[in-house]
Amino acid sequence: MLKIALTKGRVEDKLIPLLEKCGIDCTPLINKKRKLIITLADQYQFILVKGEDVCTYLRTGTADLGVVGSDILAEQDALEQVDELLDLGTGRCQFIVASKQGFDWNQPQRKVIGTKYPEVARRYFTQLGEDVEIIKISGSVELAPLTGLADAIVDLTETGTTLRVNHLVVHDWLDVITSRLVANPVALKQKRREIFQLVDQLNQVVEENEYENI
Ligand SMILES: Nc1ncnc2c1ncn2[C@@H]1O[C@H](COP(=O)(O)OP(=O)(O)OP(=O)(O)O)[C@@H](O)[C@H]1O
Ligand SMILES: O=P(O)(O)OC[C@H]1O[C@H](OP(=O)(O)OP(=O)(O)O)[C@H](O)[C@@H]1O
Repeated sequence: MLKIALTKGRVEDKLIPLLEKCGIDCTPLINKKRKLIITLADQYQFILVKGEDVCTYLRTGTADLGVVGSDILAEQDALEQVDELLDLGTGRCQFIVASKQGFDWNQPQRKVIGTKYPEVARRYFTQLGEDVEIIKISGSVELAPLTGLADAIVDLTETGTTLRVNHLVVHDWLDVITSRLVANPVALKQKRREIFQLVDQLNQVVEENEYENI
């Protein structure tokens, strides 16, 4: 049995059609209600976790595989500890730096940045040689410049709706984010055959999806 730490929510929702295309019946996952451990095809045990916890499950050997956004991998600098096996191409969005329209980015004062991703923000401003104050926020990040909590934000955008309706403008576009299949390196050695059977199936579906999107 392969144990897979799956990010619940958006990442999970986008994985289901891929698994179905691999011929894996996802009905128990779709109808799970509040159940947090779901077995599919007598072969895969999905452990439903928050994205921030996926690498903890892998690092401790509690799970063999994980499905997580590359935003979380970037924030946790996690590729030192887990092996990335496949870019699933799903859950596509992008890191942005945004502020209120008219914000003066050349102002001399130390800027305050609100974000769910303090490490990503720190790396970005360090690269620019700019010393900023970073305030960690758990959600509704767009509120920070609107309420005066921060001058600008580092966050994700997908459709652009949240930025638009809150009258924020993009100052810079950073990495594109997609969901990734990652592995615990020990499991990769011990369960190589089972893991690569799933990787090969998913890879074929991902390639078909890419071909359809051309
Ligand atoms: N528009 C988007 N906004 C945020 N994350 C997105 C978006 N599109 C795809 N994603 C991916 O989905 C993941 C977040 O999923 P989701 O929003 O369901 O969980 P969450 O942010 O932890 O939300 P909550 O805290 O409300 O449960 C991100 O890590 C990212 O990889
Ligand atoms: O460009 P859009 O399609 O509007 O998507 C972007 C929004 O979605 C995410 O928030 P989420 O819905 O996860 O809520 P949160 O504020 O609780 O993190 C993200 O932090 C943005 O606020």
